Amino acid sequence: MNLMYKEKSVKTRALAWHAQPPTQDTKQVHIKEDPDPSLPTPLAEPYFDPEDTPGSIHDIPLYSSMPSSGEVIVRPLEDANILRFYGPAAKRLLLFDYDGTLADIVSNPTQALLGAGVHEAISELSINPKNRVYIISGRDRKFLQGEFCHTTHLGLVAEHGAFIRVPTSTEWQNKCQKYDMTWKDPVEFKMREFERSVPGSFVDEKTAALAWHFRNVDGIYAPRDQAAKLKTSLAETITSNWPVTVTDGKCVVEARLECIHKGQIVRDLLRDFEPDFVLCAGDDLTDEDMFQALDDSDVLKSNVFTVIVGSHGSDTHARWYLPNPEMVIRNIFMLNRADRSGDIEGKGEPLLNGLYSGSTPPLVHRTDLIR
Ligand SMILES: O=P(O)(O)OC[C@H]1O[C@H](O[C@H]2O[C@H](CO)[C@@H](O)[C@H](O)[C@H]2O)[C@H](O)[C@@H](O)[C@@H]1O
Repeated sequence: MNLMYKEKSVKTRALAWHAQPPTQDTKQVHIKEDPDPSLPTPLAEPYFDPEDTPGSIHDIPLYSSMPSSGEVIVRPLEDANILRFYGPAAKRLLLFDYDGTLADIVSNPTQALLGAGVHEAISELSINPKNRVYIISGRDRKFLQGEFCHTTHLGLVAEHGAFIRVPTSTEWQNKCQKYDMTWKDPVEFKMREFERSVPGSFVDEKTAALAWHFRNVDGIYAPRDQAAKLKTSLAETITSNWPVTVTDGKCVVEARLECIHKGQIVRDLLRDFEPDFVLCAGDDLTDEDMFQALDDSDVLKSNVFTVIVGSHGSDTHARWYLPNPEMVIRNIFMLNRADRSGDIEGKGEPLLNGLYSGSTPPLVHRTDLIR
C-alpha cells in the first residue's frame, strides 16, 4: 500500500473502481502527485483486491459492477468524519465480521489469526462502557472462542447467527435448537462427493452449517464451475425439501438454515440495546444481511455507518467502504484514541490525520498470507 499515491478525485476513483474488475492494468491509472491538503487523505489503492493474486480464482467481484444511474453510492469511510458521531454517542453498537474484515483472507482458515496488538485494541473498544462490540461471523464457536478467549467484554456470534455469546458471558445460546437439522446429512453427502472428486477442496462441518471450500483448488479443475455445479445440485435435491439456503462466499459454498442469518442477529441487538450510533463492517455477501437490517432500522441514518471492506460492486447495502482489514483495524485504533483523549466533541482532526499514516501491529501471522 503506497499512501503517497493520490488520484485526481475521489469520485473518479470510485467510479473507475466500480466500472472495472481489478486487473494489473487498472493499478496504473494512479497518478503520483504531491499531497494536496484540500483533498481527503487517500485510501489504499482501491483497485487492489487482496484476493486477486496469481493463481487465485477469486477474481470476480461479488456484486454487479455499476448502478444504472451511474451514481456512486458507496463512499470512502475517511470522508465520513465518523468521530463527530461516535464521540457524543452514549450507546454505540460496533459490529465486525471476521474473515476479510478483521483478518486478512488467507489460504488456510486456521491461520487467519489476529496479532496481539489488534486483540488489545478490540478489547479496549469492548471494555468501554458506552460500547457494545460484537464479532458476527460464519465461523464456528470453537474458533471464535479460541481466538477471543481473553476478550471477556466482547460479544460473539458464530455460524452466521446460529449461536450467540453475549458480552461477559461464557455460555453460548443456541438459536437453532428448535429446527429440524436432518437436511445436513444429504448436504454433507453431496459436499463429500465434491471433496473427493475435486483435489484441494475440503468440507468444513459446523453444527448448523456445512461449507465446501475451494480456495486451494488448482485452476485445471475449474473450481468455480465445480462450485456452480455443487450449488445447482444442492438447490435441486435439498433446498426444495428443507428451508435451507446455499450461499456463495469467498471461495466457499455454504448451506445453512434460511432463517439463520446475520441480519436477524443485528435486528435482535438493535432491539435489545437501542443504540444511538452503529458501526458495522463486513466484506461478504452474508454481511449484506446486516447492512440491510441497519438500512431498515430506526436508528438515525446519519449515525449508522455500514462499511463494505475490500472489492465490491454497487449492489451492496453498505454506505461506506474501506479497502482492507488493515484500515478497519486502524479505525478501531482511532476510536480508542478518541475516547482516551476525551474528544467527545468529535473534532478528531489530529486523530484522522494520523489514521492513514501511522503503523499498526501485525494483523495476522504473516507466514500464511497469500498476497
Ligand atoms: O463471516 P465470516 O467471519 O467472514 O466467515 C465466513 C467464512 O470465513 C472463513 O472462510 C473464508 O476465510 C478463509 C480464511 O481467510 C479463507 O481461506 C476462505 O477461502 C474464506 O471463504 C471460514 O473458514 C468459514 O467457515 C466462514 O464461514
